[in-house]
Amino acid sequence: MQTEGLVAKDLHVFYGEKEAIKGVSLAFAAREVTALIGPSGCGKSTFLRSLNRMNDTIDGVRTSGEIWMDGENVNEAGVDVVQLRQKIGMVWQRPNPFHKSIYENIAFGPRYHGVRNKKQLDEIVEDCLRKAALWDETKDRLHNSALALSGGQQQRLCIARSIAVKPKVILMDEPASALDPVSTAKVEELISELKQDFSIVIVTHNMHQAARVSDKTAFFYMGKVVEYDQTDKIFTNPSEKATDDYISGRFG
Ligand SMILES: Nc1ncnc2c1ncn2[C@@H]1O[C@H](COP(=O)(O)OP(=O)(O)OP(=O)(O)O)[C@@H](O)[C@H]1O
Repeated sequence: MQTEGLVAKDLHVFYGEKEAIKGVSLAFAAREVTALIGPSGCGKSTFLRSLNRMNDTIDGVRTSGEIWMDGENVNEAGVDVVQLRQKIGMVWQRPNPFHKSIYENIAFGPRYHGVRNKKQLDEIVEDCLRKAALWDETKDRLHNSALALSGGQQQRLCIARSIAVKPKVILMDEPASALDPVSTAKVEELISELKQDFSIVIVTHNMHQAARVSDKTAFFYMGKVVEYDQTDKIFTNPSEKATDDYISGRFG
């Protein structure tokens, strides 16, 4: 299996005695969207959070196996998790903008990583807001609070914030599940645009969404990947009965 890009090899994750991820190996290519689907509690979010070590913040979590990001095993001691999360960004289910202005939400990351020049920061803010299809709606109120934006706008701002530090991969945990249908469509459109520059891994319960936005799909069940394939194949002609049952709504 490759070690370029983002790759998980035989990953196991335990919460205390409970094994939530039972030996998952998956690789995520650049400029591709991978959907992680499966019934509630099968380990999708646990797996996603492992990829940039967000599980480190949960008490009692133990991980074994390897996760490679551009040739570095991110599970090794001594890995700088701030640098890691710069390479592998995250967008959560509920929009969580900082309690700061729209401008500062985007500028915070680049400034933290050393960009001090105001003109450069201005350019980054504009570029990221344009990429997140939010520039026209916000250009006249960049210094207003991000919390005054609608939920859908806040989520696009969080996506803009995640790309401001130039990640290679963006992890998204049900990024549209708290949004109305119009905002959901905008986020889906955005995902299709962003995949030209990034690798995207998205957890979703919405089968239509997985089918619309992703190139590859992994079906998780009870901590394992039961089937991984081209999204078209998974949704039209899955190899495994469990996958077929799940996508046809027979369980989950
Ligand atoms: N912080 C935690 N402490 C203990 N157990 C946990 C924790 N988080 C998740 N689990 C358990 O790990 C298993 C996988 O949970 P996880 O949230 O990863 O599944 P999921 O597929 O993302 O579920 P959902 O679709 O409902 O979000 C479940 O049995 C869950 O109860």
